[in-house]
Amino acid sequence: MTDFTFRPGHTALEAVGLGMKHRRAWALRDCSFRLPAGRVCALVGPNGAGKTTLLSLAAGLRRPTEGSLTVLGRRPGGAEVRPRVAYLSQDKPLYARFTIADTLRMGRELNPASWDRATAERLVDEGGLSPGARVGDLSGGQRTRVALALALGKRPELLLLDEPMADLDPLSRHQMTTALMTAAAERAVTVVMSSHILAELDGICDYLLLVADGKVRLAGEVEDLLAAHTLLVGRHEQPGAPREFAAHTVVETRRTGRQLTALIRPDGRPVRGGWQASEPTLEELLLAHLRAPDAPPLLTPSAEPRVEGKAVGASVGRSRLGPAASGPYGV
Ligand SMILES: Nc1ncnc2c1ncn2[C@@H]1O[C@H](COP(=O)(O)OP(=O)(O)OP(=O)(O)O)[C@@H](O)[C@H]1O
Repeated sequence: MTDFTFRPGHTALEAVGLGMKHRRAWALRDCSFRLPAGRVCALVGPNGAGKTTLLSLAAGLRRPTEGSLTVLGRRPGGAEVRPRVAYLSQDKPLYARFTIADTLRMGRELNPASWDRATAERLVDEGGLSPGARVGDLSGGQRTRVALALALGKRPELLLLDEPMADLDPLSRHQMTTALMTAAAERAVTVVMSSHILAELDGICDYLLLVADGKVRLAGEVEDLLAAHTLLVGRHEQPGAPREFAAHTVVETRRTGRQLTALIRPDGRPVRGGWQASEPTLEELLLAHLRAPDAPPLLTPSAEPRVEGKAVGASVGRSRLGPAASGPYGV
């Protein structure tokens, strides 16, 4: 994991009671979380969960209907913060009539103080793209590569990526992942990356934000969220959940014949009975929470919003993390 990128005390994103209404329907409601700077954060959730809405609020393209969102401690989209943030939307808007060289020149002219020409040109070059090619003639994946080159060339402090890898081939994904990890490791860039491909996030992201139905369900360090859960497998033939689960928070139970598989948050005591217990993988954790949208939310201490250096307290369910997960979190 990329823990060496963590910058204690700095906050990349902080939402308190954040809500956003599109016409009459709420896309996000009562969202509170904090993303410490220097993290590589996976933004996960089902279709329509509110991921794009959250990213566009962070990019300053929309205004919240209620609550607040700060980006690098400031108002999103403000003059002070705009040069420090790069946003790559799902449709990757670029000028179709520009060549790739024109596009990178525009990146340099818009970001004269920070432009990283070598990184931008290397990303284009790795894709075998000719600088003279017109953007309008590129494939979807090739346009994504140019858009990512533009975003990384800006040398942002915060990179907001909405499904950046969706149309990339496996080699391009690998190259883009390497470029993102290098930026995170060398310059402590905070990355927020939405994706539906859970395997793609494992090993890249050290922080997780799971939203469903416009609400934050899980937020915090991947390691700590995994450690807070236990996957139990055992034989159980009676209807309903086993009695010995009652002392714990049950996220989800599933039955296959006589076998029961459960994801729980243990309350500290070991679970009685002959259950085979293991820590879930990231995919198991996410799938269980996606299947059980009504499970109680969990924020690790570093993900709880703070006001003037103090934890606000859980606007969503207070975490029940064990000693391994309650170490020295950011200020
Ligand atoms: N411009 C809009 N006008 C009206 N409703 C909208 C608009 N944009 C989004 N919504 C609604 O807001 C909710 C959240 O949408 P959003 O695009 O943020 O979800 P998402 O998590 O990014 O979904 P996906 O994974 O499918 O990209 C959805 O119910 C969607 O229908």
